[in-house]
Amino acid sequence: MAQKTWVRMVTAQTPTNIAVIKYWGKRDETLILPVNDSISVTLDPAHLCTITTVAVSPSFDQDRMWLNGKEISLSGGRYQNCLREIRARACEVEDKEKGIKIAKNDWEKLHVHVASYNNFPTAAGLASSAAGFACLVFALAKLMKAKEDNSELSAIARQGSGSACRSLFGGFVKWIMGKAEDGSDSLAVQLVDEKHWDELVIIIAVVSSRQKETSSTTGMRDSVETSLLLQHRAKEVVPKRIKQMEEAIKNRDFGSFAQLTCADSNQFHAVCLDTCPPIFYMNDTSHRQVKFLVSCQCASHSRSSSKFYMKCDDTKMVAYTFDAGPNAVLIAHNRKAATQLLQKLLFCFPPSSDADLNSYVIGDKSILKDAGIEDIKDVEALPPPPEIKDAQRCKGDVSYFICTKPGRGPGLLSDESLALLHPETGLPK
Ligand SMILES: Nc1ncnc2c1ncn2[C@@H]1O[C@H](COP(=O)(O)OP(=O)(O)OP(=O)(O)O)[C@@H](O)[C@H]1O
Ligand SMILES: C[C@@](O)(CCOP(=O)(O)OP(=O)(O)O)CC(=O)O
Repeated sequence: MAQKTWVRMVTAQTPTNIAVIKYWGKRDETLILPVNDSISVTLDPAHLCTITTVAVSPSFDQDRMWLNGKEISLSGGRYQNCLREIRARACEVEDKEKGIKIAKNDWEKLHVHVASYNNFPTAAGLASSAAGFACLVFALAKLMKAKEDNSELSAIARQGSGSACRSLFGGFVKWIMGKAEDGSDSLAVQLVDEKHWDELVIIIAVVSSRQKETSSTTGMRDSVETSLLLQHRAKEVVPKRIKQMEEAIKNRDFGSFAQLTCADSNQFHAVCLDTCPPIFYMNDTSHRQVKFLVSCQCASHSRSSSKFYMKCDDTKMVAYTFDAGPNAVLIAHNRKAATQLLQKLLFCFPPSSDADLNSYVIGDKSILKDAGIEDIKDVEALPPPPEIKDAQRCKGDVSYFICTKPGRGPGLLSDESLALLHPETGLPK
């Protein structure tokens, strides 16, 4: 190593993802190997993302990390596994201008500093661990000039948090569960990029941004140990659904996509109820939202022989999915459908009296404009959705809405002003 004074830094931005076919259950707790394949859509990092700066310097005397401005411990197994796996793949780095020369073997002796920021609530069921671990692994790989491609990196991010492996790509992503005992074939692949189905609009109703009671890790461990439904789901249901979902995505078949997405979310929450003790991630507001969506899209109910049929209007269909929390993630098939959906949502779930619209609908605000809504008065003047009989207004049930769309995978931020660590000290700015 040339001198003792330099700091080498890399800053990356990584999206979060929402599963449309859920991962729930591990067959190996340490390596984080799942009991079934899963498929997710990556959310636009312009609206929901993690930014992570990683730095290395001979002046650092230990690995340190700051998350959302607070120092956290890196001693946990998940962080240690990611750091170890990336260090094992580090390559020689030379920057003549800064007088930096790091040989492959030097990486084992050098320490790193990590600062990370989530622009959305952490540990509230919005997959912060997914964006967080994907960003950590991606940024470290770039810092250490690792040659692995994003699929190979996904197998490392997986050891931080299972769902993180799917955040290494944009668009629609499949996590292949794999068969190998060492987990080497349990990795993410991109099904299609974000341009393939770019008319989709995603609206997230953030019902509660408080930290949840049962973490995904604990919840799925309990489900694996006690739920028979989980075993049936992993063996019989998901393999068929994965194939159908891949077809629906490939053909941009929104009807099938929505039906599969809603069914899989419902089954995941049924598994949670089938767990001992039962886990309740959805709350009353979540249930009201499902009822609201079903009423909006199902024009009429009719009985035929002993079966009960619901005739759903394809053009009004909205896919819903709930992760390990009460927040609804709604996917509309195009802008027009999303505009109508937002109008109806704002009628049924208006902000509490003191809220301002600017902080009630965040992300891509242009959908509000399309809906002809400029201020709170416009929300108050919205007509009741014609499909819903005696529609109730549940004021204050939703904290805020995020409007977004399918987005791209991780990227490097070259603008040094966006770095979270100081370029000379390597400490948080
Ligand atoms: N930016 C980040 N960088 C590294 N680790 C992070 C980051 N953000 C969150 N984490 C880790 O993820 C943990 C939160 O994960 P958890 O699964 O409880 O919640 P979540 O990912 O927000 O929700 P869910 O996965 O259920 O949708 C944090 O305690 C922290 O260890
Ligand atoms: C409901 C889910 O969001 C579960 C995510 O679980 P995590 O990936 O957070 O769990 P660990 O692997 O234990 O870190 C479904 C999904 O994202 O597929």
